[in-house]
Order: sequence, then C-alpha cells, then structure tokens
Amino acid sequence: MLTFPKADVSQFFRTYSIQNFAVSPNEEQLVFSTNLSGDYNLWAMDMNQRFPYPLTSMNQSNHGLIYDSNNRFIIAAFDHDGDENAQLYALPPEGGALLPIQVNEGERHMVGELSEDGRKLYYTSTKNNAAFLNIYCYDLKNETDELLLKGSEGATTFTTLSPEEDSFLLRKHFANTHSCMYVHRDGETTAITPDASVQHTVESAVYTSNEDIYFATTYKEDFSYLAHFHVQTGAFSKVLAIPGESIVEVKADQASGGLYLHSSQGVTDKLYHYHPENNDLSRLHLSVEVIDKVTVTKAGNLYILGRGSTLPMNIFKYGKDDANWKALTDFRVPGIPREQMSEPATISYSSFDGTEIEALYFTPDSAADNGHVILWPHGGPQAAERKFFRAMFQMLTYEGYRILAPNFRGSSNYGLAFMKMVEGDWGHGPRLDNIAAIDYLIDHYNVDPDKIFLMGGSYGGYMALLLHGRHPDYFKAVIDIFGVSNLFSFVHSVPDFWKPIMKQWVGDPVEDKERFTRDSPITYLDQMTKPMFVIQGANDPRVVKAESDQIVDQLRQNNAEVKYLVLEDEGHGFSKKSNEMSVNREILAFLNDHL
Ligand SMILES: CC(=O)N[C@@H](C)C(=O)N[C@@H](C)C(=O)O
Repeated sequence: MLTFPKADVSQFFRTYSIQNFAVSPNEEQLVFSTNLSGDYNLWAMDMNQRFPYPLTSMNQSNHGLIYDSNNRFIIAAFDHDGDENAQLYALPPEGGALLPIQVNEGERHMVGELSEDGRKLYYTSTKNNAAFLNIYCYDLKNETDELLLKGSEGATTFTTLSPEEDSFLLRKHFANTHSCMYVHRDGETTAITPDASVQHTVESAVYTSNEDIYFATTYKEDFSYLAHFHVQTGAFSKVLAIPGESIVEVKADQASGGLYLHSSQGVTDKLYHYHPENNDLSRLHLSVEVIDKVTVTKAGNLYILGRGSTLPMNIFKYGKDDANWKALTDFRVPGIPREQMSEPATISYSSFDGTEIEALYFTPDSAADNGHVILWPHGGPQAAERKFFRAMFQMLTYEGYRILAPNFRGSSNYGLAFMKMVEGDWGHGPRLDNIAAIDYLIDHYNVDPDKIFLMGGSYGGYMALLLHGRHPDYFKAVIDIFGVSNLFSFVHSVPDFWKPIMKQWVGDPVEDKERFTRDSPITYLDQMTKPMFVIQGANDPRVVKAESDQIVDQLRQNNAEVKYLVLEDEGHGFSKKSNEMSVNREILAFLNDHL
C-alpha cells in the first residue's frame, strides 16, 4: 500500500558498534563501550531489565575494561580523539565522575588485571620506556605505583596473573610473526615455549591452576595450536591441533574444568569447548561469523562479542540448556533487513606465482548493479578482510557497487608462513596478488576492465597509492584513507614501541634503500594520473598526517586532481558517528562523480 523512499546513505551508519564489554562478576550488569550516542562512551544494562543507560559522557574510545571481582568499581582506559594514548580511570558501576588512576599526558597505558581483592591494578605503560614498555602494579588503596618489570628486546606487556598472584605472564613482541610469552616468578622470567629465538607466536594464555598454563602458539607449526606449560617443572607439551584452523584465543572455564577455544580459518571463526582431562572436543554453533571477544564467568556462563557480514556487532550469551545464543544487544541497520544486505562470496584464485589467494566478493542486487567494482586491499597488512559487518561495504553495495577484497599474501588467518610473506616485501608480491584478483574477476565474473575503482585504508591506503602509481591503467579513480605514502618517513614516524619490529616488518631504510624507493608510492607521482581522494585523521599515531600531507602536496605541485580531507578530531579510523557519516557521504559522491 505504501512505498517508502530508498534508504539514504546515513541509514547504514545509524547502526552502532561495540568496542569492548565486561560482565559484572555477579552477572547482574553488562558494561560496554558503544557509539550509541554518536561518540563512544561506556553504557550498561541491568541483565534483568536490559535497557541501556549511559555511564560516561567523555565521548572517547575505550582501550580496556575490567570489573572488580567484588562488583564495586570498574577500571577503564580511554584515549583522546584517536591519539591511542589510553589513560586509566576508575568509575562506579552506576557511572558518573571518573577517578583518574594513571593519567600521564603523551603516555599510553594498557589495562592488565586486578588482584582478586581489587586492591592492585597490574598494567603496562610507555612511561619511562617508550620503546619496550614497563609493567607496573598500582596499589589503589595506598595510591603507590611499583615497577614490576622493565621491558626489553620487544614491546613487553602484562597479560595474566596467576591464581595465587605469585607469578604473572608477560608477552614480548619482536615482530607480528614472532611474539613469545614468559612466566615471571621470584624475579625470574622463563619462556613458556622451548626456544624463544625460534620465530613463532603465542596468542593467548590462561592459568588453570597456579602451576598449569594453557595457551595458543605456532611454535614449530604453521597453524596455532593448544599447548601446555607446567610452571614448576618447566615442561612444555603440545595438547591439541585443529587441522586447517588456528586457535587464537583460550579461555578457562573454571566451572567445568575445561577450556573454550576460539579458532579462526580464513574469513570466519569457530568456537569449541575442550576438556584436557578426557581430550573431549565439542564444537558450539555460532550466531556470528567472526568473534571479537570471549568472556567466561566464574559461574561458567559464556558471553561473546561478534559480528557477521550482514550483522553489526552485538553481545550474546550462550544458553547451556538449549545450546542457543541469546542476543543481549540488538544493533541492526534500521529499515534494511539482513536478507537485503550483501552476503559476500568467498572466492579463491591462483596468483602470479601460483600462490592460492582467498577473497571476499560483495555484489549488489542485480537491479541496483552499476557494473563497477571497488578493489579493497585491507589494512594491517598482517590482518585480513573477514566476514565482519562494514557499514561502508553495505552502503556501497546498496548503491550499486561490487567490492572485491583479497586476502593477499601476508594476511593473517592463513598460517604463519603465509603471514610472513609480506615481511620485507610490502610492495611486490602483495601488489601483484591484488592485480591478479582484478584479472581473475575480469576473466571469471564478467567484469568490465574499464569499471574498476580502488580504495583502501592504512596499509590498504598504501597499496591503493602504490597500485595507482604502478598500474594506473587499471583504475578509474582512487581513494586513499590514511595510507603510507613513503616507507622512508613511515618507519621513523610510527609509535616508539613499534620501532623494534620495523626491520623485520618493513625493512631497513639504509640497507634496503633501493627496495624502499621501489616500494614507496611517492616514487610514482608522475604515473598517478587518475582522480584521487585522500582522507586522513589529524591525530593518527600509526600512519601520521605527514604521510598524506607529503603525497597530496607533491601531487598538487604536479597539477594532479586530488581532493584532501583532514579530520581534526580523529586518529586511525572514524570513531565519531558524525565524521563516519560525512566521510562516507563524500566517498560515495566521489565514486558517483567518476562513474
Ligand atoms: C604493528 C602493526 O602491525 N600494526 C598494525 C595493526 C597496524 O596498525 N598497521 C597499520 C599500518 C594498518 O595497516 O592499519
């Protein structure tokens, strides 16, 4: 009877996101960081009532959240307008004024854990050790701060406290594909894998008793598996591998004596319950495609934060009686049911050297299809494009665009060896994997080679710039969102605690001068002939504004067509709804102008 108007761009951004959550130990309250009011704040819901109420009004992103085990207060970390310098505060469960716990301008703090009595806060900070970080313990009663461990060799972070609080686990980050975990007891620091000098990762670890540690590692394997370390004897053993999957998160289920294992495989995740005692592994069905966080309470209740290609981030509780997930939040896209959104196809192609690459391909409804493809190289680069909701992708497919997102070599979730393939090769193999993705689509999916756009953020922005400079004929127009433009300046401008990993990750500007020149987009200014749109957050600490400034300045000196948008109150992403909406409106307008 009634015909409603087509959705406006903004409708896709009228869904909200969740950065983090915590459940009160008595399970009466759920606390979460969401941009429900437009900017990120902490909100809460009483479990018996489930209507959200605000706890904070500071309008900043959350970088850590823990609840006192006696339900008296919450510890939370917030940065300022995207600068990622998280400061630590305490607040009452009812919300209100924040009590500063560690607020040191220009420093970054990472929340660790609270002692069982809620008196001691273990945390990591850049203060006094910007490159390797330090681990501290702050006494909330006496207001005294104790240095527990000075970081060295790689960024050193606190991870877990032992049940008797006489030891803790710490992680050293030597590279994204080389990070080891150590147990620190009686002044001694011991690796929980047999040889820390062998390149491998330790992803996640839990104490199941004061002497038993279960963790996920790639030690001498390509895919991460479950391992065990006995603190007293120092014995390491491999416990369980799931073929083709990487175990990325391990959570103890004290109530059953078992473990929850979160595994990843390419573009999706899986969840298992495992009993080390009887080796019993059972898979839980999921209500999401990708899990962002798993929490298990003392009573044994399981909560997850997760999302899917057509499902915005939501928090779910697992019902053990009916083996079903109950949604505690209900973020959705107003007016657009999930069936009307684009569910991507997972495709696989052989790249220039025979390496098999997986990609997600989003297509619009055939009536809306404008025949144009947007190539989206993801960021990281040691991350992956997965089946997680992106309002921008759903908005663009609704508007008629197809999106191709390849998990080029170097992407995570395909094994350690694949992830290593981008190290010291930022601009050759991954670039050609992106070109092979387009060629594959042209050959197999009836795509017109004259209808291809290019857009990416961060490393994806770097790749968009590089592809533009080296393969301009492939693309109609290019959007770079906080992309690296110059490897020489990038390696010096990243946060100090990233610097120890730069040599393995990107290379050495002196030894690898020739490769840095060849792989820096700024080398190819003269070939950047297509219309460009560059977007940058002024406070971005990862890819600093100077990366975008320099390429825009030089392109303009070359009389190239380049539009430049700087967001003064953002960092590495768009945390404020008003910014997210206006940026996406401009992205759509730019693409439509160059159809
Ligand atoms: C050290 C590291 O790998 N950082 C990534 C998470 C990251 O932020 N990379 C940037 C360059 C990006 O592509 O997002």
